[in-house]
Amino acid sequence: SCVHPDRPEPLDLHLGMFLPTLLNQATPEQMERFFTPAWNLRIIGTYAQTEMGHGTHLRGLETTATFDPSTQEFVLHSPTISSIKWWPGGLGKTSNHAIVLAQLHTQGRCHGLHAFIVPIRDMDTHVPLPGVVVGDIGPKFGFSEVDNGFLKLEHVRIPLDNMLMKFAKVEPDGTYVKPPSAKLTYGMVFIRSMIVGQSALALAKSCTIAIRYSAVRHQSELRPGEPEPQILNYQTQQHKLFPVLAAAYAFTFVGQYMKDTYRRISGDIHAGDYSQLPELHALSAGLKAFTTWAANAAIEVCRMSCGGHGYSRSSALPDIYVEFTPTCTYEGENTVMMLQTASRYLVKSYRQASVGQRLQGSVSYLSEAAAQRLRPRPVSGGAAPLSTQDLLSLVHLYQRRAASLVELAAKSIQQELQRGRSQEEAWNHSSIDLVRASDAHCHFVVVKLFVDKLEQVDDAAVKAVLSTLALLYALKGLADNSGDFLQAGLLTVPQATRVSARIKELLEELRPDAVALVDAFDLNDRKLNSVLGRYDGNVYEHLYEWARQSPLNATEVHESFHKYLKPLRSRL
Ligand SMILES: CC/C=C\C/C=C\C/C=C\C/C=C\CCC(=O)SCCNC(=O)CCNC(=O)[C@H](O)C(C)(C)COP(=O)(O)OP(=O)(O)OC[C@H]1O[C@@H](n2cnc3c(N)ncnc32)[C@H](O)[C@@H]1OP(=O)(O)O
Ligand SMILES: Cc1cc2nc3c(=O)[nH]c(=O)nc-3n(C[C@H](O)[C@H](O)[C@H](O)COP(=O)(O)OP(=O)(O)OC[C@H]3O[C@@H](n4cnc5c(N)ncnc54)[C@H](O)[C@@H]3O)c2cc1C
Repeated sequence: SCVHPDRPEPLDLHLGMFLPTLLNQATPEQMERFFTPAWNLRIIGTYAQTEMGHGTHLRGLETTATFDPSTQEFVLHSPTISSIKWWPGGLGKTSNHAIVLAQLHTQGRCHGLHAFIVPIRDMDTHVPLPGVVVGDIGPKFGFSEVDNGFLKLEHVRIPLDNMLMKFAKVEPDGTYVKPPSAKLTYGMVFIRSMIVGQSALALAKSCTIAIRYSAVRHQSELRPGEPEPQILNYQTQQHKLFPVLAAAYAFTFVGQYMKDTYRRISGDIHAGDYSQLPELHALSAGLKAFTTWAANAAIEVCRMSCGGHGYSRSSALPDIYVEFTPTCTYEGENTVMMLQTASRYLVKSYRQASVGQRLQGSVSYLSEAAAQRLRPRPVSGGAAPLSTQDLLSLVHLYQRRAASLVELAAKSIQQELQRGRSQEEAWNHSSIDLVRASDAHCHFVVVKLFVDKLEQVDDAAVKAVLSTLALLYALKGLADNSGDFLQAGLLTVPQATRVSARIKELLEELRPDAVALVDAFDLNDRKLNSVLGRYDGNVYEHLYEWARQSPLNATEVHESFHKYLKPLRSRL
């Protein structure tokens, strides 16, 4: 990032996971011994959890850490080919230490996954240490700046005090001391929370480039005989880009909320109050999946809306996509994260609400829904009147859609059980519904946070344009998921038609402010690194200059002419 901010780099894992994991899981003595040199880059670390055979299924990880009381050491070992650590960023050639997640064995018993600090390269020569086989996993879809690596441990010995022991402990005689909560060793909540903000940034960059370019690009004929219009005047171009713009603002507010929530709850956890950890886990897992899936798709919409030049690396959009898309996989594969939110939080909360429990936090609406189910249904049974102007009523609509889909998933599990399936099979045969429920829950959270944020805006003009964006975000989501709302009896076909009409009006309303709204992200040209997204709009001259700099243009006649073309001609 010294060359260009935001590009992935080999130190990302050191900064983004190695240091935070020490902060969360090291004892004061370990902080002294490891954090200080790591802060000064004497120690450079990575977070080695995933193995060739397992990434999602943590309980299936095979690397072992066996305590040897006779020498007061742990023996770290990769017992199978599938147990080789695979993927950790900066592992291949950069790191000299790794936080290795391994199954802890002591006194003949396995106590599950724990974190161990393992030196892997000599601090001076950087040569791999005895018993350590380490290297790069080879070229990837992107992330070419990062040496994602493999690590094979052959009975490597580390001191007892290299196990991160803030929560769980192993005594010198090998006695295992349980952590106050088994969930504390999972980690990853910090990065998942931060990734929500990364989704917002990726969206802001992409729509800034696409909307600015759409304001300078003139193409085709809108009215015969008139000059070619800005492509931003085409309704289809607005329909592609303005919902992305709205989502960029929505996710910016959600990213701030996620950061604040992480900070608040991790403070409680450090003070010994673990009660909010389930909400933090569910929220960070769900919102990480929801926002990265949405942003991933939206970056491609922005690229394709720029035509051929969008496919050029000069636009920066291919690089934004290639660098962003692994967020749907790493830090918890998105489907699995959505299932976590549904199975470990939403269905559990639904069942608590169904027996009258008053729920708090982001699922409090499930208590309202449970109470609603006990009240007699209105005879009409039809959808409530729909306002395409009133944001609070739209928040309520999203809330009811989420409640309906959580209930549908919970009932599916019940029906599968009644068919005689086992618990595990019943859950697996309901997992499509579970993912839909999580998606709807997260969508409600995003819409609600967007509308809540408007209450904090004092400037009338800013509040008006943000309200238009919030309306567009909510109505576009309603249109895109109209099946859910129709199925839940929350929308009628005439209402869906009105929603589409209102969306068109909002696109027109936003057109005059579109460029100002992306300028407001205040992403300078260096950060955007995009010829199409230049603040001065001077695209064509800089596109030509950018092409002229291409290495292929270093010579007028490329050597390939003499090496291949000319000899080929002579043989024909
Ligand atoms: C500023 C930084 C921003 C970015 C730029 C900088 C740097 C970038 C840095 C990093 C990004 C680059 C690389 C990515 C690094 C990685 O990918 S690290 C590896 C990531 N891997 C995963 O996330 C693994 C995913 N799998 C899992 O988490 C688990 O396998 C599972 C949760 C899916 C299932 O595990 P199980 O043990 O089976 O658990 P369970 O039975 O489902 O649940 C048991 C109870 O535990 C609770 N729980 C589960 N996970 C957590 C958690 N993380 N935190 C808290 N609680 C958790 C769960 O809710 C259950 O609770 P109950 O009360 O219901 O029992
Ligand atoms: C660029 C990049 C950087 C990475 N950096 C690191 C790092 O620094 N440190 C580290 O430890 N790891 C890292 N990883 C690994 C990453 O965390 C894993 O790839 C991720 O956790 C997914 O696990 P997996 O690859 O085993 O996929 P799998 O879990 O095998 O997923 C494959 C498919 O199976 C499905 N699936 C799996 N389990 C279930 C289930 N229970 N229910 C339903 N469907 C399921 C998934 O939805 C997915 O469609 C990185 C990965 C990438 C791409």
